[in-house]
Amino acid sequence: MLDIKGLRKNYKKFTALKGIDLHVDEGEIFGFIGPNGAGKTTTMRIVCGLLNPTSGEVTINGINALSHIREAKQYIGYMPDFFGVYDNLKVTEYLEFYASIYNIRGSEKDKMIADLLELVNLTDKADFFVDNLSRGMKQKLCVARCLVHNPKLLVLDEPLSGMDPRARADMKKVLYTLKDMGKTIIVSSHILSELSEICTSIGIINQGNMVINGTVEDVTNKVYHNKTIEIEVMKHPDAAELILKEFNYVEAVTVTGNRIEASVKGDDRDISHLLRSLIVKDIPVVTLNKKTQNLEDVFLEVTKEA
Ligand SMILES: Nc1ncnc2c1ncn2[C@@H]1O[C@H](COP(=O)(O)OP(=O)(O)OP(=O)(O)O)[C@@H](O)[C@H]1O
Repeated sequence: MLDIKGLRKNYKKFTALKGIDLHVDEGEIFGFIGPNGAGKTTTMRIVCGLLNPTSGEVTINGINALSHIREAKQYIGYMPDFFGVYDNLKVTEYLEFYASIYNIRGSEKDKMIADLLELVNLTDKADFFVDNLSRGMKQKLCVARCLVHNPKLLVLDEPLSGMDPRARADMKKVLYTLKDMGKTIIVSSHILSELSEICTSIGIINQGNMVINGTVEDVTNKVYHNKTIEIEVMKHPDAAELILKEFNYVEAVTVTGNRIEASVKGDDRDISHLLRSLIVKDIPVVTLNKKTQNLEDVFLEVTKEA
């Protein structure tokens, strides 16, 4: 659905993007993550045809989005990272305004607005003034507005920012529904944990470089080549340590009371082999856990200053 190759952007002498490559398949929720100033908004604005790159290629649904901006734009719904001021405009009027831009009128427009408000759970706010909505509601309304022309690709800049946990959960539900409807979604954040559970893949950008991308599992594995396992035994932790150290893919073992932590450079089959070896040698194993690497740690690792 989206292909970006060698994307560069200079703002005068400052290089904000240093050659970004990115591929997002149809139906994905791609989490675009990076610290403040990393280049997320710049990339998103270029993808949406709102900013010209210095060089590089952007292809959307097979269309060269830089030379055919108007054509590409029909496939894109863009939510910026700010919400304007809408004096004396009601929720329905706000969506009617965007519908009129796309020449959607009459009963088709009325049905579309009713459907969109239902989708983002704002039906009961249809007659509210936009400026009186909460921040979370405004952000959901903004997502509804992006959907007016039924785009295939949604580019959402920080849609979860500043929301309380309830509003965030609501927004995540909306994103899941959109995925189920077959939309491809690119969603940015500087808070990895906000996105990790809803994204099918993620990319981490830092100082204008795409540092790493892939599925959450791929990214974790790329950063942490070793897996950490935690084993609890009823007794004989020292014997267990000696057994584990016999394996050349066990790189470090630490024992604290009856708990053993081992760093393993192997796959799940190797871990299962370790467990079997302990049991065969009569070590009373109570539990064995593969420690899940915290994605926040991955983020800090790949964005730390060189
Ligand atoms: N119009 C501009 N002129 C000069 N520099 C700019 C301009 N827009 C952005 N920049 C710089 O480009 C870099 C990337 O900015 P960008 O807004 O793309 O980052 P971001 O990852 O979206 O950050 P944030 O999470 O804070 O929104 C920053 O250093 C920013 O100061």
